[in-house]
Amino acid sequence: MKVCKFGGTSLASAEQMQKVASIVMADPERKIVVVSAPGKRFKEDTKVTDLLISLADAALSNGDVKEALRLVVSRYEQIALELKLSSSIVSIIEDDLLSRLGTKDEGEREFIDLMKASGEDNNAKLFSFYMQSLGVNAHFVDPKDVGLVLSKEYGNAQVLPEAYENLYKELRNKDGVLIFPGFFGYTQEGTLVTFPRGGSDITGSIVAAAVQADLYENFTDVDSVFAANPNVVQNPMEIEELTYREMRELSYAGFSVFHDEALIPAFKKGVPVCIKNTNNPSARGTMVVNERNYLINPVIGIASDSGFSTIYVRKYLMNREIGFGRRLLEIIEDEGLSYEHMPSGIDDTSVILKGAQLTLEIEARIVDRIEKELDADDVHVEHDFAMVMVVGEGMKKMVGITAKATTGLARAGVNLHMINQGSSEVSMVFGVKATDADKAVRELYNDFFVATKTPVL
Ligand SMILES: Nc1ncnc2c1ncn2[C@@H]1O[C@H](COP(=O)(O)OP(=O)(O)O)[C@@H](O)[C@H]1O
Ligand SMILES: N[C@@H](CC(=O)OP(=O)(O)O)C(=O)O
Repeated sequence: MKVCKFGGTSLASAEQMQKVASIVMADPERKIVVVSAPGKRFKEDTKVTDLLISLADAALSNGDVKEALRLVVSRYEQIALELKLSSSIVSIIEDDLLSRLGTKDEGEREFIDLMKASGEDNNAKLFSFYMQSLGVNAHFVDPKDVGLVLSKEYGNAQVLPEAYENLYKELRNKDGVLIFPGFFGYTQEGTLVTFPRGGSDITGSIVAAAVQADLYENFTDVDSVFAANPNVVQNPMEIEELTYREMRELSYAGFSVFHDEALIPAFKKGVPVCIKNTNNPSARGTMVVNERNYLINPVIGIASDSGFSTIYVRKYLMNREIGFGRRLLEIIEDEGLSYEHMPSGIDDTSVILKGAQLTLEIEARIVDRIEKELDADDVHVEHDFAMVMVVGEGMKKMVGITAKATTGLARAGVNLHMINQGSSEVSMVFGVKATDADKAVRELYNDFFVATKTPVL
C-alpha cells in the first residue's frame, strides 16, 4: 500500500486536479491520498491558506469579511466549474466557512486554526467529490473520526503516540481510495489544531507510518530534490537518493520542498519516502532512505534560511563560572523562546534564534535581565542573519571539508559570523549576513558540486 500526499501546487486548479486523479488511478496501490489546500497557480498568486488567514484576520478585526470570503469561495468555485462538478459542492464549502466564521468569539487561536484548516478540509471534500464523479470508489476521511490526535499547540501541534494505533485500526483495511485532508488534527478534548505551515507533509508521513505503508509518495512541482534551491542556483543537480537525516537537516535549513518534521514518523517505521513531480510523474524523483553510499559524494546539498537573530553575551572569565550557560538559557526559556545554536568562546557566547520570536519589548527585557542577573560586560542583539548549511553523511569521514567551505566563502567575500559543526557531523552551519546568503550558497554549490565534477547524486 502507498500513501501519497499532493501539495498545494499540485491541487491549485482544475487542470492540476485532473493530473492528480490520473496519478492516483494509475496505481491501485495508491490507497490513501493526503491533500493540501489549493496553492499558487502562478508566482504572484495567493495560497488558499493565506486567503483564509486574511479572512480570519478580517473577521477578528471586524473588517471586510464579505470580500475576503468571496476570494476563498471563488477559488473552489472555479475548480468545481472547470471540473464540471455540481454546484452543490460549492454550497457545502460556503456553508462550512460561514459556520466556522460564526465561532470567532470562542477564542482567537482556536478560531484561526479552525479557519486555516478549512483549506485542506474543503479541498479533500471537493477532490473526493471529483474522484467519485470519475467513478472511483473514493471516500473523504475526517481526521477526527479516525483518531488523528495532536498536542494542544495551536499552529504548532505535534502528533500524540496513540494516533498511530488509531489510524492503523481505522484506515488499514478500509475499502476504496481514502481522501485525507492534511495539515490538522484534534486534541484529546476534540479541539481542532493545525501543524506548522507546510504541515500536510507531516500528516502524510504520520498516516504512512501508521498504516505501515510500503512507500510514502510526496508529490510536488519539481522533478526531484535538488542539491541547492533552484531559485538560488541555476539548474542544480538532482539528488537521486539521500538519507532521512540528510533530508531533515536540509529541510530544516531551507529546502522548503519537504517539511523537516515530516521525516521522523516515516523514519521511525522505516517507510521510504519518494519526492515526485505531479507535472511529470514518470520522472524518477528522489528517494529518502535509511542509508546511502556516501564515499563518492560526501556532501549532498547546500541549504540556507534567513530570519535569524543573535543575542551576544560577553563576560570576562565566563568559562570559570559554573551554571552561566544554564542561567542564560533559563532567561531565554522564561520568555518562551526556542533557540537554534549556541556557539561559545572563552569569555563570550551567542544564542542564535529565529528573529520572528523577538518583539522589541521581549528583546529589551532579555538584554536587561542578562546584564543584571548575569552581570555581563556586554549584551547586544543583532538581526538579519542567515544560516547556510552544508549537509552530507560523508562529512564525518572526510578530512578538509571545512577548509574547502571556508576557503570558498573567503574567496566570495562572505564574512563568517559563526561556524557550528553539529555533533552528528552530518551538517556544518555558517552564520552569515542575510544579504550574503545567496552568494554563499552559490559559492559552496560551485565548490562541492561543479568544481569537483560530482557524479549524479
Ligand atoms: N533543494 C530544493 N529542491 C527542490 N525544490 C526546492 C528546493 N529548495 C526549495 N525548493 C522549492 O520547493 C518548491 C516545492 O515546495 P512547495 O511549494 O511547498 O510545494 P507543494 O505545494 O507541493 O507543497 C519547489 O517549487 C522549489 O521552488
Ligand atoms: N496549506 C498549508 C499546509 C501545506 O502543507 O501546504 P503545502 O502543501 O501547499 O505546502 C500551508 O500552506 O501551510
